[in-house]
Amino acid sequence: MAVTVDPITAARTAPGRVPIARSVLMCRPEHFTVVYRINPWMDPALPTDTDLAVRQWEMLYDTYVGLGFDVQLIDPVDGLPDMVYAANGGMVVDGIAYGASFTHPERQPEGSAYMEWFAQNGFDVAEPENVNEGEGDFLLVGDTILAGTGFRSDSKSHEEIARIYGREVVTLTLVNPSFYHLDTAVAVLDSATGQEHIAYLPSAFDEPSLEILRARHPDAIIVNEEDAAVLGLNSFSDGYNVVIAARAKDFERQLRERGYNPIGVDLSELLRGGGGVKCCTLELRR
Ligand SMILES: CN(C)C(=N)NCCC[C@H](N)C(=O)O
Repeated sequence: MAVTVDPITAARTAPGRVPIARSVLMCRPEHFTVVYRINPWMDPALPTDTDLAVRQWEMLYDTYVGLGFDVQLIDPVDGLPDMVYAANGGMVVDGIAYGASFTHPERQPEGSAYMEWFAQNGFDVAEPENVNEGEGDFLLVGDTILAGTGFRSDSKSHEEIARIYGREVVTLTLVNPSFYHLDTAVAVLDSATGQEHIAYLPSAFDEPSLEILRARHPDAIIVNEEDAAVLGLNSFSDGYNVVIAARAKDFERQLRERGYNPIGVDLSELLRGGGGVKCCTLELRR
């Protein structure tokens, strides 16, 4: 069932919060299953329900279409069950797609599959020299890229994206293996320059990184452990509508208080691979 929200009407109801329709890349989880364990959420001993994963993913797809997003699709590849987590396939800013180079051998073939798609769809592809997992660890906030390290992306990739995009890159170190990508611990709510607004989970970071977050984002929403534990921060915002895990109730309340329109979706089956809303969503910035 599609969720239909008229973005123009919605914006009128929330002064200051302006939705900007996004262009995103997604990958239908036709081959989703959990057959290896590369993060604490995954347990190959438990059976997965691929049809349920597809149905839940379709709710997310329909939600984006209802919000007026341009949703592009990459063909899923048999044998690459994590390909549904499109956010890890690269980072795309200014029409330049910086390819992913995955940490774990199980996911490495995804890098070239995504780079081929970028090249075939009119993006300039920057082949990566360093290990990185795309938007899983890189988040554009205003003109700055927040970049995660500690579990997956090598900090050398942070220098690489600074050169490629000519933007400030701020390194943040993750310390909790359950929050192994930056997009499990930080949500970008408003990425417009001058309006930057984020939410984050303090315990996911080392102390120097926390100081950076506090100094740069004093007005951030602080998300509690309970909501983070359902990957509530792994959300996608157009500046007004914020698509989040339906179970992240306190985050939902805080978003409403701050003038956003939270939209809950249930991706419980995909959570068993260690991913949520944002993981399934790669933003294409032309
Ligand atoms: C929010 N997260 C974590 C992501 N951006 N991606 C999910 C990747 C899941 C995959 N099984 C893995 O462990 O790589």
